[in-house]
Amino acid sequence: MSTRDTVTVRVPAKVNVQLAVGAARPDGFHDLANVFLAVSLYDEVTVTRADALTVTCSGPDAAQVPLDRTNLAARAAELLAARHGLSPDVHIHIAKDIPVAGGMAGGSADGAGALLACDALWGLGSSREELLEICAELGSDVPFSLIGGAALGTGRGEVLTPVEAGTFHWVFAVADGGLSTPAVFREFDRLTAATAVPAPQADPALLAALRSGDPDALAATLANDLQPAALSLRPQLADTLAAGTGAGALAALVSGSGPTTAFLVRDEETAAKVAAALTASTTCRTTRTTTSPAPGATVLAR
Ligand SMILES: C[C@](O)(CO)[C@H](O)COP(=O)(O)OP(=O)(O)OC[C@H]1O[C@@H](n2ccc(N)nc2=O)[C@H](O)[C@@H]1O
Ligand SMILES: Nc1ncnc2c1ncn2[C@@H]1O[C@H](COP(=O)(O)OP(=O)(O)OP(=O)(O)O)[C@@H](O)[C@H]1O
Repeated sequence: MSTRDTVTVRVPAKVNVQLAVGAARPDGFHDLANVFLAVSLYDEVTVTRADALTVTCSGPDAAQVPLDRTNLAARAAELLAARHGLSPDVHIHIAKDIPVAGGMAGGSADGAGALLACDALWGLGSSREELLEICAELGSDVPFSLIGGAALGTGRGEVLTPVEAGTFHWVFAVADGGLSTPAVFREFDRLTAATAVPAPQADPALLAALRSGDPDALAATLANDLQPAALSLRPQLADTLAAGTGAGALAALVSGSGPTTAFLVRDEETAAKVAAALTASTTCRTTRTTTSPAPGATVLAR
């Protein structure tokens, strides 16, 4: 067993540079061709030995984070402990920087982070495959939060194939209030009810653009099938998208299920300009500038 009493793991947010969505499956999920990119915006999850499983959270969005057993970090600790016949008695603290219910996989990041942190705290040495299996049980986005970088997700997004990616610069506009992921998928179903939804396919031109690190090529291929659904539920997001492209972003899209919007920019200077214009437009709550790809869940040496 490990002799450490506390372990901190840093976990990145994500943006989906391609999100191709198929028809609803009998189990209610949708098959995806989901090209994930981890960005340099992180939560930190600290686990400490304790007498009971408890969760606390700090950061500007902390009040919106559940502190009971529905928190994905608590569920991760419980699943890992149950597999090994251990009690999940840890205090989990989440230092939250990823917007809550923003389409950037914040809860998923905390699930993956708590899993890796508990594995280290309890000295289990689980293989990556074992951890990925638990991640998939926790949610469709959780496996990617563990591996980070860039990857194609198929199935409901949990079957991952890492892909190569050069460096890109992004600005994110964080909206007031969140959007529920199931509600956005339901709206997708409503909007596509009269059409034959094709099987989702990864776009080879987008994968080549990612590899090349050419922002113009990536800008021309960004695509999110959930964007019409997110815009239908939150029409004001169109104003945010227009404010960012008007200020010099190469392309703009809704991040995953939204309502965070993502702006691909050429370089750091343009990022600062676009972020300032978005703030001045008053069409968002706050902005964040990031780069990609970012590493996956990482134990911090402390
Ligand atoms: C929109 C994305 O963030 C893109 O990466 C993900 O597809 C959502 O992943 P997530 O938040 O981890 O979602 P889960 O916790 O697995 O599922 C929440 C709900 O979203 C819907 N859902 C999710 C993933 C998927 N492939 N099809 C779906 O229809 C289902 O209604 C599901 O009940
Ligand atoms: N650790 C957590 N942090 C934030 N929300 C959590 C957490 N655990 C559970 N939740 C619940 O999950 C809901 C969605 O939050 P989250 O921040 O993961 O959304 P999201 O970023 O849109 O997710 P995704 O991009 O994976 O669809 C929250 O409203 C909250 O009720």
